[in-house]
Amino acid sequence: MAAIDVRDITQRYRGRTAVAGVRLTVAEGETHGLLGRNGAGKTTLVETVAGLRRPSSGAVRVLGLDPFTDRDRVRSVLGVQLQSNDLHTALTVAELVDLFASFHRRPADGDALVRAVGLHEHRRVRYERLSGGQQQRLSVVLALIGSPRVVLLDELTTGLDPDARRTVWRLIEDLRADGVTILLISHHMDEVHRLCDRVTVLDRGSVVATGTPDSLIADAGLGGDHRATLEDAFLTLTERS
Ligand SMILES: Nc1ncnc2c1ncn2[C@@H]1O[C@H](COP(=O)(O)OP(=O)(O)OP(=O)(O)O)[C@@H](O)[C@H]1O
Repeated sequence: MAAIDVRDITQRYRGRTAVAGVRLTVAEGETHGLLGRNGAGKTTLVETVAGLRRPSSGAVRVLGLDPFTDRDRVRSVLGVQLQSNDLHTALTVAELVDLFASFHRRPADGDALVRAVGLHEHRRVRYERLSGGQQQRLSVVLALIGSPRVVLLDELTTGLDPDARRTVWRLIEDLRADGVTILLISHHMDEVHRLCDRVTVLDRGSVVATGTPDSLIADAGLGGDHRATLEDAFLTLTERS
């Protein structure tokens, strides 16, 4: 059984098609990158996988469950980190971690996660007083606090300094080593090449390529150029004529 099975999803916003007939499967334990230009439909797709949007047509399964109709069971296996966090709150880092942990039957070790993203010294700081990058790091902790088997991460390292980026990468590598399935949206091609087993490229709501990072480089006709990067392949696959 695939950990994430997206079957011909179409998503429309008031008549405008944001995602058009997308198929995507992510195997258990796989780290899968989702690439696409701004507005390609990545967040819409991830929100649909998270059960936050009902697809206009098609179906989604997460470990065999429908995330829209089976929310409670999906919540116990799925961790979600979205681009926008609207936690305008006076709660501290430690209080938020404890609060989110209380939503789960088998929470992870919150202290260890806070330490892993380098927020330990900020445990007593209110969320609203954290910098943007620190808030972002906390959102990763909150996505992982339920010990999820499947994790959706939307631009998790955007806004992080280079050191914090590497810290979060190590966390992702640890999750991967533990067999957690990860769907990772990113505009950072170095990050995707390093972390992902396979990649799907979306363009204007449709899948234009799926494969390993190296196979995408080869399929873009750049295999003969040993300096060609995933970014070169991405630009070739999504170029506008
Ligand atoms: N709530 C909404 N109502 C109407 N249109 C929307 C809504 N959310 C997104 N869209 C449109 O759907 C399309 C896909 O948007 P989406 O946010 O999924 O793209 P994205 O690939 O995540 O982009 P980015 O890289 O900028 O985050 C865009 O044309 C966007 O304008």
